[in-house]
Amino acid sequence: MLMNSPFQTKYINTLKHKTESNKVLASYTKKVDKIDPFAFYQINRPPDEGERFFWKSPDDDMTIVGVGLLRSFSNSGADDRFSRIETEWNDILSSAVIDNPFHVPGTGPLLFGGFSFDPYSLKEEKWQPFGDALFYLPEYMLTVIGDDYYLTVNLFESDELSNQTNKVEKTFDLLIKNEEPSQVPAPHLESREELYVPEWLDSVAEVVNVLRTSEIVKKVVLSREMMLNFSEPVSSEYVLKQLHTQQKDSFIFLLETPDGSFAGASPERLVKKMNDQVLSTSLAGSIGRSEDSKEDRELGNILLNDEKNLYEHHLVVDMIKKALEPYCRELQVPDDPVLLRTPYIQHLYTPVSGVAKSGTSIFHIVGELHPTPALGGVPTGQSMKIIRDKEKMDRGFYASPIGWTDFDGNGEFIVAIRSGLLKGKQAFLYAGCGLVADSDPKEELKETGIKFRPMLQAMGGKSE
Ligand SMILES: C=C(O[C@H]1C=CC=C(C(=O)O)[C@@H]1O)C(=O)O
Ligand SMILES: [Mg+2]
Repeated sequence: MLMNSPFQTKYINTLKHKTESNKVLASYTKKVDKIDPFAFYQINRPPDEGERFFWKSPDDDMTIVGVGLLRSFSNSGADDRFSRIETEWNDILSSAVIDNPFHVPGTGPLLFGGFSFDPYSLKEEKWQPFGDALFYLPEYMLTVIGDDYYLTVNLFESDELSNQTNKVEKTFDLLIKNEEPSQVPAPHLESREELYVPEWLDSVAEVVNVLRTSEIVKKVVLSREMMLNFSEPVSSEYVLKQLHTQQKDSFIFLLETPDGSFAGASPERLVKKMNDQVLSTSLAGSIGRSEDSKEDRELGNILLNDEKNLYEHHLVVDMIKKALEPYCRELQVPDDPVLLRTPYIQHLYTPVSGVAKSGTSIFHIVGELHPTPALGGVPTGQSMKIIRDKEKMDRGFYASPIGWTDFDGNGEFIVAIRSGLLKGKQAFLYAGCGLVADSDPKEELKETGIKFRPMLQAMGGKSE
């Protein structure tokens, strides 16, 4: 039934406009009655896989769902990838006609997407659709903030404005049909394999040795990969729904391409910018959880007082502070971290907030912050070289900035950890850990094992 939604015809008809980048953007935003975000995501499913996205911040603060692709922004290359996306976006906005009386962050024309972790790393075929930057300007977008629902329709202006207005009104009518989300069957997991574990343990030992002897390198985050095989292609809708139900305290994200989807449930914000208010967070240092609440609290206390984890964490706070200083006034950094708990793991957490100096965009901040030592290391340059040398894999979008920015320059980016690439009958999950001189390879293996669990559970895998 859903396969024949009227949107499908429209989607096919509008595909031909996708590459017409020199046209004027027209964007209309309207407040609507309640729409289930999943139903919106599902009903507007393109014929095969398409270019949808889904974003939800913790505690249902904000949900943004984009369907249909008006234009994608992509590039491959190195350090200017942040500013290249920003320039292209600003070009489109400079001539855009925007009808949005609300000016609520996350409504109106908005770009959703992300960057690869490391443009200089070796490239694997499976990440090819994502490149080093991939952003979508959707045709249709639902934004949910509390009890308020906003629909945005974006299109490139045609010569006949009256036709266009009709088209927009009809589209709103089509989109606001409120349907219940349909059930998607669970995928059947045939096998799973943690890749190159003995080699990874050797690499960890080697890196720890460097950290013990080097005067310069203080921290390196090494990650590893798990491969899952299913008996049929995995539905990104299924995984999304599971993550949404199971990981309430995390950011849920999904970026779909015609050749694979990247999804996850990350507890780690890179930066949020609302007007000139900037919030970044340091999340690093980890310990497991216990079903027994007393034991769980004890574990939390151990973490709050553990020197190895405090050092691992402190290096991240320090870097974020230094990176934000040139761009922000009134930086506030608490002296000590607090705990942030998700279902399987607890972390040390320190918020870093400030007021952006004028002319500072969210892309500047993302470019300055990425990679923080929660994903890369200290110092950045050397640790990235060690990661390239020791991991010998393409992280793709894992551990990279993913998020949104709207036409007013507000936005939020997280680091895409607790994540995986869904590709046909396979999925590739990633998990990393911050190594410092005091790290024990076996403990780090265990920690990464816990970090696979949110994705594993969402994909029907047993997570011991
Ligand atoms: C790199 C990951 O986690 C980072 C974020 C929080 C805690 C971390 C840690 O304690 O090692 C990592 O720095 C991951 O989940 O893949
Ligand atoms: Mg750690």
